[in-house]
Amino acid sequence: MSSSEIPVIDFAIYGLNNANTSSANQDEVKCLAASINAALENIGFCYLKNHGVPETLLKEYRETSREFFLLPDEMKEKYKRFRVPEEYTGWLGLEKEALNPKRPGDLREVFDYTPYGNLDGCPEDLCPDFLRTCDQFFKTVQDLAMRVLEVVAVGLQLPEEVARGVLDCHKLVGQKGNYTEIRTSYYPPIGDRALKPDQIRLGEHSDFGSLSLLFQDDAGGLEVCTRTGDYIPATPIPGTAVLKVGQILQRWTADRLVATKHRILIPDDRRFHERQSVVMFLCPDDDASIQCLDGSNKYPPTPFLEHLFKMMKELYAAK
Ligand SMILES: O=C(O)CCC(=O)C(=O)O
Ligand SMILES: [Fe+2]
Repeated sequence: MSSSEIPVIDFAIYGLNNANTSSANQDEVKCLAASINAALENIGFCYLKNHGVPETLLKEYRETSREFFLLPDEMKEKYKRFRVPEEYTGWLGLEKEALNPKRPGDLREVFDYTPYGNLDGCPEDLCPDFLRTCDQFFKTVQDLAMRVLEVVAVGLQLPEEVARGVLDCHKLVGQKGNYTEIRTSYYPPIGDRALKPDQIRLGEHSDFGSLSLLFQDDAGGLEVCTRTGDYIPATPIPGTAVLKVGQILQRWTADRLVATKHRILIPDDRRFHERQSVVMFLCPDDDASIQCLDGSNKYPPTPFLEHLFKMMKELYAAK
């Protein structure tokens, strides 16, 4: 399998440039849903083009984030996130997470944001536009993520009330009681840095929530695990978002959709290049009970927050 097998799907009929999705042709929506879900069943990833998130907003979010990341660590310490689920907004420095706990810490810095987070955790004094940009990006991508979830629900061909139930589990996105966040990541140039054994930019993992929408820059390096266990590149394609299945959607669908592992290695040829990405992790409400939609009970019903706490405990155990 090669990266050309991660399909590029045209989302225009349900994208943000269509103000009224209820007027979309239902046959076209079903066709779109079938192609998205085929990709999500096969490899758990696809690219969406014509998603409608303005390029200017993406650029602004990357640039204001970069300004922050390039400040000295002593200044960023003030905005540190404490790595517990109750602390929603803030910065984590290099090697503070190991998404594959068997490896040393990941070589990236991140800044997490939710609209209701502890706002003192936002570096307004250092980068005045940061908060406004985060907020705008959150709201814009929240709209897109909910549209994507609607289409995925169509593709699952669920009875109407079951599909409605899945969407209704996301009523509190952007408010307390829902963990959905945006995360901006900065992978500094590796240069001549002495690496620890097995250290990479981002360890193998799958995302914890319902689904993720990722916007890469053009640096490359993201790799996705196929069903045969080989990693293939998810090469950046300008103007697209990468849609990924999260662990919750995998549990809900009793493994029909796969939360695929992904990672970022140390680049061989571009050691002096930095890399940036921005992502929304769409999550169900904290108290939503996640039970298999097919009634199979393949995974026992679990409140989302319980699942998240378990994953976070593992993530930070070694740090
Ligand atoms: O930086 C990337 O492209 C991937 C980020 C990612 O997978 C994550 O933060 O979970
Ligand atoms: Fe990820």
